[in-house]
Amino acid sequence: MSIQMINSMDFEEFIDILGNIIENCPLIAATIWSQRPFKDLTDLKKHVFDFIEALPQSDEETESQSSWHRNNPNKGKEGILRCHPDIAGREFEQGTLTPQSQREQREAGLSDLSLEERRRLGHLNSAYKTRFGFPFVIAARLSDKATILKELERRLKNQPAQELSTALEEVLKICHLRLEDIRQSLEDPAKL
Ligand SMILES: NC(=O)N[C@H]1NC(=O)NC1=O
Repeated sequence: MSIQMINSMDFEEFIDILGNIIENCPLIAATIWSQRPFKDLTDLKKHVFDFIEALPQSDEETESQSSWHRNNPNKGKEGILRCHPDIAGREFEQGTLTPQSQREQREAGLSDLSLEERRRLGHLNSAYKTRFGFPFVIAARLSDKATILKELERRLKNQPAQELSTALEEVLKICHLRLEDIRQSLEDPAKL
């Protein structure tokens, strides 16, 4: 059973396998490691969700708390979103994303953008970042390039508080899919 394998992992192995269940936020896996044993994957996910839920909305809110927070500008719910790469951004084109992210964006068909789609996505991505202060995040594997463009256009009109919560829901969907992959690879190592 994968949950028993996960519960018995030492810290290094846990980070090696689960460190990127939230994109570029190994701190979250590092924190929940000490909360083992997990009953099952749903329980593990709950620890991840509770960690994110307990964060303040933005970095700024933590300013008065401690110098540690001041020196770690990616803290806060918005900080989690800022750890995500742009959809179909330069890093994706250069193949320098995390393996999970590269695969998710490829599977959504983002390697096959026309010049016009690339231009539109670039324009909408920067408008979104200017409006909300973090990049547009969507669970790419549950989508395709046409839907991603439509969603980006639609969500750009959201109010900031509503958009923060929509974007975090997408982060949790990505986490769920990544954990499913890990479960499958632990049960069938050939899939690793
Ligand atoms: N910006 C953004 O949505 N990035 C991502 N989405 C996804 O499914 N994987 C990602 O890295």
